[in-house]
Amino acid sequence: MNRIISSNIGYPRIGAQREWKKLLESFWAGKLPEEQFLSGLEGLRLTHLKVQQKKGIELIPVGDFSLYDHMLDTAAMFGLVPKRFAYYGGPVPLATYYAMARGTQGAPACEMTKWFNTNYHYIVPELNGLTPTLTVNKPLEAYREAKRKLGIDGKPVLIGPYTFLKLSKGYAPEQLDVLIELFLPLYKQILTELEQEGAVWVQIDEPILVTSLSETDMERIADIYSQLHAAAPGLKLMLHTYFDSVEHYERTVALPVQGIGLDFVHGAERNIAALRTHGFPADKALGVGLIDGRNVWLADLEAKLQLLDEVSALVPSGTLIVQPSCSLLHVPVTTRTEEQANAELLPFLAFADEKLDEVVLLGKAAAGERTDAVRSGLEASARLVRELNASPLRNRATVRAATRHIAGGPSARQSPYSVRHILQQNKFQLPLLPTTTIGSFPQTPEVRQARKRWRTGEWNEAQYRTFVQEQIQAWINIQEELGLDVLVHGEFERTDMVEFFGEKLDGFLFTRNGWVQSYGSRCVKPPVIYGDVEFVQPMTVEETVYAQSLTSKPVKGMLTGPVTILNWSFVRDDISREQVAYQIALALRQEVEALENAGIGMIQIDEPALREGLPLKQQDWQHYLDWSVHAFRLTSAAVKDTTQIHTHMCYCEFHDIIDAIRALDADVISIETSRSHGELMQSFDEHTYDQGIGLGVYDIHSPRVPAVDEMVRTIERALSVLEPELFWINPDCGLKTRGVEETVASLRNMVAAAEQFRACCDKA
Ligand SMILES: Nc1nc2c(c(=O)[nH]1)N[C@@H](CNc1ccc(C(=O)N[C@@H](CCC(=O)N[C@@H](CCC(=O)N[C@@H](CCC(=O)O)C(=O)O)C(=O)O)C(=O)O)cc1)CN2
Ligand code: MET
Ligand SMILES: [Zn+2]
Repeated sequence: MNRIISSNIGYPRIGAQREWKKLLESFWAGKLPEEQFLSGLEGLRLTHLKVQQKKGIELIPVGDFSLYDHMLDTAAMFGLVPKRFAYYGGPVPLATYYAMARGTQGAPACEMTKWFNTNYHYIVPELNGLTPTLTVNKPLEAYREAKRKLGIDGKPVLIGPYTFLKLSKGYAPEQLDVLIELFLPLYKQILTELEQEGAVWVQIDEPILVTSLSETDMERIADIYSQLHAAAPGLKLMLHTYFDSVEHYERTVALPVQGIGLDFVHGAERNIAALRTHGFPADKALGVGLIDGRNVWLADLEAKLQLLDEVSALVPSGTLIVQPSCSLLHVPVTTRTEEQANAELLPFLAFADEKLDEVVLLGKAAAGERTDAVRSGLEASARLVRELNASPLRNRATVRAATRHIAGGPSARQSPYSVRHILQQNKFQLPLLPTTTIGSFPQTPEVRQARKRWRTGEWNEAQYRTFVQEQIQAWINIQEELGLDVLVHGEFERTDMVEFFGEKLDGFLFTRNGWVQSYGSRCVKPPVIYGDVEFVQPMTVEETVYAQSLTSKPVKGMLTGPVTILNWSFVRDDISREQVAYQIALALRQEVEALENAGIGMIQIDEPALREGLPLKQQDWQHYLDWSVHAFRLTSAAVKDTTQIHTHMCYCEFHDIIDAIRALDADVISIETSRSHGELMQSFDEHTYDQGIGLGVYDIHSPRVPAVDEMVRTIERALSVLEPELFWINPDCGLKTRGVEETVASLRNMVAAAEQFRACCDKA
């Protein structure tokens, strides 16, 4: 008989009412003194621990809370502060920590990128020859706090050295071994101090183990862990993996640690197959990630228990730790606040708190407990999941037939890009290096308040519409005055680029309070795709046509692409993601047609999440890229040659998917180049990319106003690689998070930078 323990891997930090976000933003705005800010955060942190304690979770993670981001915390703990932030050792001051995250007028922020295949963004550590030191033992502090204040013997959490180094930048691959030697003593010290303090389990996250690693990588990892184990032999090290199956199962489970955490939801088949083939070492605990930490559906606990029994039979006498598949950072906090909004679907949903209840119930059931509560909990979950899958909303014959029809049909533009390019240039007569923006303009408190008034009934539909039109008008004027070449309406009517479409399409449900952290204090409320997706009526035509009526310059229509809507929603898991993507593509294709019929000549279809959906293992890439490119083309390809299709991607590594980017066959793609300083232009060069490229010449995630010179340098770098005729000039993403003044000032500088270039190109 196995010993069963219930555990959690990480708890959302934002708070059930986004208290965390509000504290951070008031502090940044200077409205909250530091002391109150820190005590507010402490209150929240302890509340979260108490919730887990009360639910009966045995291994409660500590140290997963953050002041911004867990990668940034780790970098700060090691004193890895880039030179530009003027740091001289010791614990990193709060102001420096936030300067790294957000930038200051004098020092641009650190780069930010996607955490594996999630919509969570971390701050990329910059090593650049810095020597790491242990400025503070953060897991130890967290452990002490939980013990002293709540009597919780917590499980300190830290990011493992290999994942940390692999996700950092500012070093050459051949320096990795030297770096490991620099970091190992620090990790050893952290662990030794935890051991002395009396910690039992320590969770070391190494999600890098689910990506495609080489033999050399595995040798390094084996060496790292034998050293860490030797440094603190009394600690139980729980090496955690998540988001997919481990790539080198045998070598991973042989590592000298006391526990291995595997994902039994994402990559479950491969992990189970490996377990079946190779068994599991008798001297280790197995962390069984059974409850989906990436989605919001209630689990079928009978089925989960069956899987656990199967696993149990393969791990005859060890300890099984029942837990979510990954940190619950990626799901909202609780469904309790949804009671009024979603009565019908509520029984089928489980957010973080409800998932922890599932973990505890499953743990009890696995330990053989069969009280009435356990029995009815198991039965009810299985029954509800069956009920949901059978619901008519999930099975609309018309949608299924239309999707089949269109997905099998043609998805190519009428003419190749070379032909379209000439036709479009004749039509639009744009200057060299045309300037534009990515779509959204500042969502000011005024805009958000207006929407709130309308939602709560204080304003009627007409009042809200008038308000949105006034915003559009004001910003068309601003754009004309700035001298931008292609204008946008500004997206004032949208809460979020995905949620907005979700609300207008059939098959989606939206939550009232289902917030998830995206980066820093910024949160998203992913819609829930519960049924077959269907177009109802035009979603963007009215605002776009209105904007176009106010100007003689082209106004670019603005849609979110099918793959991004898919990747940024919580998606039903009873049919394939590919099928859902085609359903969304079919619906959006009708929107594209509606825009074109209404006389809109440029349409941008954003796909910022295409890259993040890329599977973590190379062997799975092609299939994903094939269907996601197909979905994009189903959406975009039916237009006339003279209609210009734009797309936009941000904050990701493009190198891996450059062929897919080309295969999208968009006329213009705008990409981020500011925080990564043009590194990625190289990829475009190597692949002789010859379609339009919008250069994201400044970082919109930072409040600082970039100087003309800075942007000129970014443009120069790109132009040294590819022909000037290919380029457009734009910010690296939408401007919704920015203030009005800084936006206007930045855009003015951007237009000036483009003009400076045009003048010198004309001379040449
Ligand atoms: N889904 C998604 N993922 C994405 C992006 C994106 O745009 N969307 N962009 C990239 C970067 N991520 C981002 C994520 C969030 C935000 C962002 O601005 N989020 C807003 C929330 C947006 C929103 O839904 N706002 C609601 C307002 C919700 C609200 O707080 N309302 C107040 C009232 C209004 C107020 O006082 O502010 C209330 O209910 O009390 C609206 O506009 O209507 C925030 O955290 O502040 C920006 C970028 C990558 N991933
Ligand atoms: N059109 C969108 C915007 O400007 C694109 C954002 S990509 C995260 O906000
Ligand atoms: Zn973007």
